[in-house]
Amino acid sequence: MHMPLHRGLLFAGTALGTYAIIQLLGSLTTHGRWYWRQWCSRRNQSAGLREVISGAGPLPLPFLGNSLYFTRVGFFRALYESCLKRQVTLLWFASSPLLVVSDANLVKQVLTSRIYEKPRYFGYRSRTVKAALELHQKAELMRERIELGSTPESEANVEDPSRAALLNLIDDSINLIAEDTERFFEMLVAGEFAGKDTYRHIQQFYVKLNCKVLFGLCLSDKEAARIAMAIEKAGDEFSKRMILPQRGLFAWTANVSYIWNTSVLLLFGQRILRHLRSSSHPWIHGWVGKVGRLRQLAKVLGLLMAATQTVPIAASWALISIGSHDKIRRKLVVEARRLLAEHSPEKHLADKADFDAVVTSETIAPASEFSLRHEKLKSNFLSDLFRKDSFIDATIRETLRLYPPFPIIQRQAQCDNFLGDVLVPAGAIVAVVPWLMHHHPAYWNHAEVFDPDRWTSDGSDAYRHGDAPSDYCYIPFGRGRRMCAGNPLAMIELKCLVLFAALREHDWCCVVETRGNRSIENSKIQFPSLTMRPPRFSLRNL
Ligand code: HEM
Repeated sequence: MHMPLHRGLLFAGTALGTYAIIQLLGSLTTHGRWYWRQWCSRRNQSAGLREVISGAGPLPLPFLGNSLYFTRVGFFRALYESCLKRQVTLLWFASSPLLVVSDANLVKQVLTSRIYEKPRYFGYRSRTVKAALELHQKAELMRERIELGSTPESEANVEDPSRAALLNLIDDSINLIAEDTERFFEMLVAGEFAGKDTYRHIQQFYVKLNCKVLFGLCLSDKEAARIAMAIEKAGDEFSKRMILPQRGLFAWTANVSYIWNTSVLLLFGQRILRHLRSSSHPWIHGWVGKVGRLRQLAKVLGLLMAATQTVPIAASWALISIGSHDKIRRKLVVEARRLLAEHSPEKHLADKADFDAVVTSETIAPASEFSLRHEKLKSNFLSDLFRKDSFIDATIRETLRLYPPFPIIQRQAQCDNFLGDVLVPAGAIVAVVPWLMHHHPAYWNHAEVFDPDRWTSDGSDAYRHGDAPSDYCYIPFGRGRRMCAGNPLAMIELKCLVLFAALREHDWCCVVETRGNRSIENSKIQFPSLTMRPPRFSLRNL
């Protein structure tokens, strides 16, 4: 039986219209219920709803929420304009409410209190770890319902053996990281990637390095390029869908590429698991835990993405920042040479009389003179790189402050709770945005200026939170129990890169190829995209 065309169209139109009306009504109900609960639960009864909770930008639309506003204005700009005036701001990603917290004390509450847990879709714990945590967690939750307290981070972190497993890995891998980074930087300054997108090559390098370090898996250049591309494309699309979930309804080609890239990653995850079964890389088994195959896959892929979506971004911004600030670059050179000279097995470099000449010499050829391939030099020197008070460390901290690669830290309320005057109903998603906290003019002196010295000034806490008043103003790795597990690994990878950039100082310059050749030295606020991808840049041989 054939249905006439006009009947078919009518049928499709009615179905689509009904769907749209249902969505709209559902969305209106969600909005209405949310505001009604806020209104009923006002702590400060004299305050109107607008004072208690205000949203970002124009009034959110049913079904679309603030998504169009974010897409038009840009996510970080929209946040910057809305959130700095309030402690908690309500955003609507389509019909899903999201509370953004921009006050340091409330950030602490969210990241350390057990009332706020990572949403389920953001990773899970291996069963053994989870069982141990749950018991403790229930007791804590009961206590916190009565009195809002916070769990000291140090206590919280030690209870998780999967984290310890990852930390142990670094000791074993530091030489490998240093050697590979040195070789890669030599290729960078030799102009091997001239005219190409440098960021892409940096990303490929870290995919290769981290697969070796984390899983003991050696990839060819071609494979690394394929995986790096899939990670970047899937990550980009994920960010876009986070802001505008309806994208899937109209961006057909993006859907196809999203499915394709996710499949590439899933297949690669399977390959990692197969490799792990036959390897005796003990730490990774501790990290993954005794879980089903699907969860193993999620865990190794999560680890790969966590490492390779963040370090290349930070590394690229570090090179761009160092390349654009001559004074900082000179200071780094002095520091790097001093460190090496102190550890050098060559008599004349360690000799005090020659020391200043070595440190300040313009003519010295650092690469040949100071290569870390000197075995004796390597071990002592690298352990010194871990030091937290060095200028190299400060430069990386400052880079991560201005350009934090991880855009949104999410938590879910486990029971009704208040953040300041705002009710957070059980199940609501609360977001902490590192970029926002790092650019908050109330917390930082000249927040937009790239100034590593803010981390080295006197005061025991300067290396932890620079010139900001609290640890919770500086959160590139998050804080609390679910803080980034790879923090020390990321720092050592970045330190090695900055070290070689400083030692090869005479060989390279950085050219940022953005529209109009915008200078990165500009201390005016810049609003990056949600992915924090750096502008197109290249290193040139001098
Ligand atoms: C500059 C580089 C990096 C940055 C800025 C960064 C940042 C972050 C942030 C903000 C989180 C979320 C924390 C939270 O929800 O409270 C996180 C989680 C995580 N990161 Fe990193 N990360 C970096 C590098 C790495 C590396 C190299 C690894 C791999 C070893 C890694 C592994 C992880 C893991 C496994 C988690 C999940 C931890 C958990 O759920 O408990 N990260 N990272």
